Amino acid sequence: DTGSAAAVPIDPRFDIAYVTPVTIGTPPQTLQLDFDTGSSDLWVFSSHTPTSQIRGQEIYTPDKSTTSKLLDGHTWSITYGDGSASRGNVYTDNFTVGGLAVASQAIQCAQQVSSSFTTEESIDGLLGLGFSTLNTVNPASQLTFFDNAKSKLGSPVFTADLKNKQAGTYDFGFIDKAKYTGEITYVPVNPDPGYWTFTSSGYAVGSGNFSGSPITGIADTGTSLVYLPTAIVTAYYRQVQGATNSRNYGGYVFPCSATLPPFTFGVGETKFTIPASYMSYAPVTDGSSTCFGGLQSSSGIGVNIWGDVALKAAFVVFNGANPPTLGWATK
Ligand SMILES: CC[C@H](C)[C@H](NC(=O)[C@H](C)NC(=O)[C@@H](CCSC)NC[C@@H](N)Cc1ccccc1)C(=O)O
Repeated sequence: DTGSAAAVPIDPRFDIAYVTPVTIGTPPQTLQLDFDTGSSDLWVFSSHTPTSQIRGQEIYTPDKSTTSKLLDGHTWSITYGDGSASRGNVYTDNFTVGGLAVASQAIQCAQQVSSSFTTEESIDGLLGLGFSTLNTVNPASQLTFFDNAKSKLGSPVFTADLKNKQAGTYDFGFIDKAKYTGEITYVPVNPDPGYWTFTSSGYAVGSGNFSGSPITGIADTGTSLVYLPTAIVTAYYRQVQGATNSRNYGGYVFPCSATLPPFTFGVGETKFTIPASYMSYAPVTDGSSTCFGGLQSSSGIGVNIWGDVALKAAFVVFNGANPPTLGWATK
């Protein structure tokens, strides 16, 4: 089997996050989920979520599904790097993504979500595509959709073709040659503790020389920006007129009219260039002429993160074989 579904930016102006339609239950209930390779819980806004915490999101109602089953006594609770969090109970039900079906997928129903999820009305939940070891369900952790689907897939892979300010695609079970150019460069993945962790071969700022120092980090479709070591980030913003590291906004900002250099990162022998236009993320507040950078320091996180700003510049193969690898191609 295979599956293919759109990854749609939740805001037409800035690529904050992407959502993908999924169906849950019988008859099918359609929700838009944020596919997130940086976590491994599949959780949804639901009939168990307090209405005071719902603002326009679609919800999953297990009682309306003839195939839903309560996973008795199981609970979950997750926290994310940006401080957001959610928790709740667990059902299993039929689940499909782009025509690919899993019969009894663990669906984590939110009984509590933090405010940033409530205010993000375009995201009805998250679909974790990290390794199942990261799943937070207690007393028995649950498998991700990808792990449940793997045995049905021609090839144990999924690919991310995220795009700048337009819809891209997540494919499951096959690699679409029409989506990339040249060869795919595969690099090793360390699946411990559960992220798609790989090592980049270095970076360059604009037309500057390539610095071949290895950078270990995670490929995270659920994070908007790129977070790298401070030395790299300061080298980048030294090339941006008027850039400052703002305590007020929590990162590097600059005049939206500034000329930005592109940013190049290496994977093996291949080099990927993030265009300058991707390096300006969004105005700090609506209508402001001060913009927040797409590249920020990872010093506060402790992990380097290759988020959407970088992933949009490539076609990425998440190879779930044993051992797992990450494939990167230009497009
Ligand atoms: C503070 C929490 C730390 C980061 C850690 N949690 C994690 O690593 C979780 C699984 N992953 C995440 O917090 C990050 C990766 C952080 S690298 C340590 N990825 C998922 C995140 N972007 C999902 C998201 C999407 C939209 C809105 C908000 C959040 C933990 O539980 O210990």
